[in-house]
Amino acid sequence: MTFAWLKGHGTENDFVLLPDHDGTVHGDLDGAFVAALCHRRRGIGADGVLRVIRTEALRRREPGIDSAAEWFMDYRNADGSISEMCGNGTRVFALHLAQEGLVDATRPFAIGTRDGDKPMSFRQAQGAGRSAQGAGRSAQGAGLGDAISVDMGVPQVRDVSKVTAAGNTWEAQDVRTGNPHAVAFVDRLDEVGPLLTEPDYDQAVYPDGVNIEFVVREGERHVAMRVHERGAGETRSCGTGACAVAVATAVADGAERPVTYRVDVPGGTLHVTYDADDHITLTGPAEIIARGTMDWTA
Ligand SMILES: N[C@@H](CCC[C@H](N)C(=O)O)C(=O)O
Repeated sequence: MTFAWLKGHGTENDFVLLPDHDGTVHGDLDGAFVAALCHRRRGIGADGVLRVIRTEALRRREPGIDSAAEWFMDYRNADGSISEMCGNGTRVFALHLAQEGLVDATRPFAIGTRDGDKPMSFRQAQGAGRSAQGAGRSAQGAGLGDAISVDMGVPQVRDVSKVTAAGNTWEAQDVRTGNPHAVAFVDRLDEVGPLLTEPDYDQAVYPDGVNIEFVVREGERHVAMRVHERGAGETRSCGTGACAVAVATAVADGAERPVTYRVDVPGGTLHVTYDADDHITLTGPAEIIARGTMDWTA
């Protein structure tokens, strides 16, 4: 099989994009194939795969798909598992659609996901929100990737459970931002160790696994985090995770809304606004860095 691919990232949360507009190239998108593509030494290497497919084409394979959007982000983790949602993935996906002329970036549009349709918008870079990699991007896409926002919908704030890493145990706030998160406030980000293995968590609370964020406060409305992602291990960024962190911090602060938090991740900076109407908006840069074709023999 020969197929086209692209590589992109949002604050270094990196993805292989697989254009498969009518769903005829990758069929059911086999998990072992996804894991092989994402392998850092034997494959292209990525935290996940974004299949670019028309919603009506995916619905022929998955009749339960509920979306009014033209384009659907069929997201897979690096281990081949499906997740409902990927915040950074939506921003990379939107940039790809705009760069390829598949959407009109000057008009509102939404991307279909397994967590519902996500409205996207392209913004002017906002000083503090712009990471170092933003500077070189205007040559490629007239600054289109400098600051891409996604309305992530309404988070659910649940109970507190415990997570354990490097021999330490912390309380962790359960926040659902389309997918499950456990947010633990720590004194220093290095006290959680290298996160080579998944931290322990309460499997009764998270029967389908969990993304775990460790957070420190950096200043007023400013935090920094590390994340161990379900299905991918420690990554350089996580958009749904940054949103969960901002929500948990706003709850801990008793913050009046709307409130915006700057969330530093190892791969850059994201901004998350928690609005008075309960919606959260994630903003940050995205970039498409490579493309090619691959001959694949199973
Ligand atoms: N990196 C993503 C989240 C990807 C899915 C996650 N690993 C899960 O299994 O829920 C993001 O930017 O949100």
